[in-house]
Amino acid sequence: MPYVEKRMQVGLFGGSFNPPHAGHALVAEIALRTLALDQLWWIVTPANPLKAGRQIAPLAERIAGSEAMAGDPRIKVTAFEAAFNVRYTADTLALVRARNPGVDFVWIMGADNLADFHRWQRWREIMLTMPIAVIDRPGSTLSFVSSVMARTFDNARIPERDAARLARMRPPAWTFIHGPRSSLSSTAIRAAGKA
Ligand SMILES: Nc1ncnc2c1ncn2[C@@H]1O[C@H](COP(=O)(O)OP(=O)(O)OP(=O)(O)O)[C@@H](O)[C@H]1O
Ligand SMILES: O=C(O)c1ccc[n+]([C@@H]2O[C@H](COP(=O)([O-])O)[C@@H](O)[C@H]2O)c1
Repeated sequence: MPYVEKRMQVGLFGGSFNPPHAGHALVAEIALRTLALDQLWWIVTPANPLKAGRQIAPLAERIAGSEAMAGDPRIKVTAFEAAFNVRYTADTLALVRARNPGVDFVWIMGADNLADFHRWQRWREIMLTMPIAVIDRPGSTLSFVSSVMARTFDNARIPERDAARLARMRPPAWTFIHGPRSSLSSTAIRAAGKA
């Protein structure tokens, strides 16, 4: 796990990164700026529990690709979930919180994950553990009104203009961040590689 100091604002950006692409780098850049982060942990997951059974490149390859893609010294590429043998984000967040008291974390994900979020293991617990920033993504813009999470936690949604304070807010708290969008996806890159 990367080194952090108390009172830092740290974003947690988990993903399969199979492979990483410029859309991920854009999300990281938007998050660093709008959430006023001191660090962003780019967490390469062993495997998304909802994508079980799919072919995935080796972790070392996805880490190396992520390091090449992450162009800001505040971005720390890590794959600690594998070392700690955690698979579910609820467990990842509990672990991170327990090992880093006094640090303000925020979970970062693209809008496509907001649409599916209610299918994640113990998703309500995640909402009560850490603030969440959802970054707009082509095709999923309306998930901020239509998703189960957005409807269930409508009262916990804060205005985008307050995003810089999100990491210090008491959960549940989340926001939807608009900005420059990228239509890149790992699926499209994998498909192009096979063509
Ligand atoms: N173009 C994008 N715009 C906004 N968020 C993105 C974009 N691409 C990926 N993300 C977000 O980055 C995180 C990691 O995504 P992931 O590694 O699954 O990439 P992906 O392109 O969605 O992959 P796949 O096509 O294999 O599902 C997720 O939170 C996802 O929502
Ligand atoms: O915990 C879960 O049930 C869960 C279900 C789906 C996705 N996640 C996490 O969400 C992050 C984004 O996954 P992905 O595949 O969209 O890049 C990554 O850290 C996954 O481990 C977690």
